[in-house]
Amino acid sequence: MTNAIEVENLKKSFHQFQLKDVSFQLPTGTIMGFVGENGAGKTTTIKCLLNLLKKENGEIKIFGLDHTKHETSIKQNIGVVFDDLYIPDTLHATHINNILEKIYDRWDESYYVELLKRFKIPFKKPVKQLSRGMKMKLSIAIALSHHPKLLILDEPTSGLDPIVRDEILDLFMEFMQEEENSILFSTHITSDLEKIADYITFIHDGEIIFSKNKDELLYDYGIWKGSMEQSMELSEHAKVRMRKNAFGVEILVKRNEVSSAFSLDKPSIEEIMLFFVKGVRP
Ligand SMILES: Nc1ncnc2c1ncn2[C@@H]1O[C@H](COP(=O)(O)OP(=O)(O)OP(=O)(O)O)[C@@H](O)[C@H]1O
Repeated sequence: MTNAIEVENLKKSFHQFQLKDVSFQLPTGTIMGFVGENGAGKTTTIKCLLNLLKKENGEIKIFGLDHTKHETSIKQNIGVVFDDLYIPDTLHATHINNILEKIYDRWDESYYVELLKRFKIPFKKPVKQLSRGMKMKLSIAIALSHHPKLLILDEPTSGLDPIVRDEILDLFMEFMQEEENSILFSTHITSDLEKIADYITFIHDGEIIFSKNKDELLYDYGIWKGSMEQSMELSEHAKVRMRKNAFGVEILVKRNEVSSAFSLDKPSIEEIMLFFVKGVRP
């Protein structure tokens, strides 16, 4: 299987923050959810991928090519959505078409118009008069209209109501009908990922905690609940993270290290994240 994105030992430092040897691969034809709390390093990683920030160390390949040496050709094949629309707010959708058709070799005006109509985005309203949801949809229409092979989305559904979010997720699923297409999707809304992601990469304080197939991830872990005393019966190898609550303890365990005599709850992606961020090593 080829990879749409390969990141190897990526380093980037700011005054009080570092990306520490970030490594992950996004297989072609799949959707990866990139999750982590505020300030974990998601946007910094994405900006390094796009060479909007200069990396200090490491290797980044997109479509198997070095991301700086082949930046121009790579960018013809990437659609990017940030959580805000970074275009002058006096422009309207038609102006944007006139600009982007000169930039992208494969800009498809009729597809852009189709998406604007589908999303009910007015053609002649300046960007500053659009609601947040409309701006986001416009941003997604822009990202898709040159028929990219890779979408890089930084919080594309944040601040949107569930109906708009659902429409947008549907559009991403449509995009994935092409076998060669891939998506890297950073979000706080992990329920969106439960619906559409194939892989989950979790970053915490600049470090990748795991990058795994979603189904394996949800299968590999279980949540055990009981008293501290009862928890002594679990194998030490099984225990990953522990959280105390008013009734006792909750332990994130490796399912294959726990005897079937114990009953385990199925975790959500959000619960797994919370265990890694807030839990302690038992
Ligand atoms: N240009 C910069 N100069 C200094 N520090 C920065 C800069 N950009 C980001 N940071 C810091 O790097 C850390 C990671 O920020 P980043 O935006 O990558 O996080 P994030 O995971 O995308 O968070 P959020 O979910 O809130 O968008 C934060 O502590 C942030 O303050």
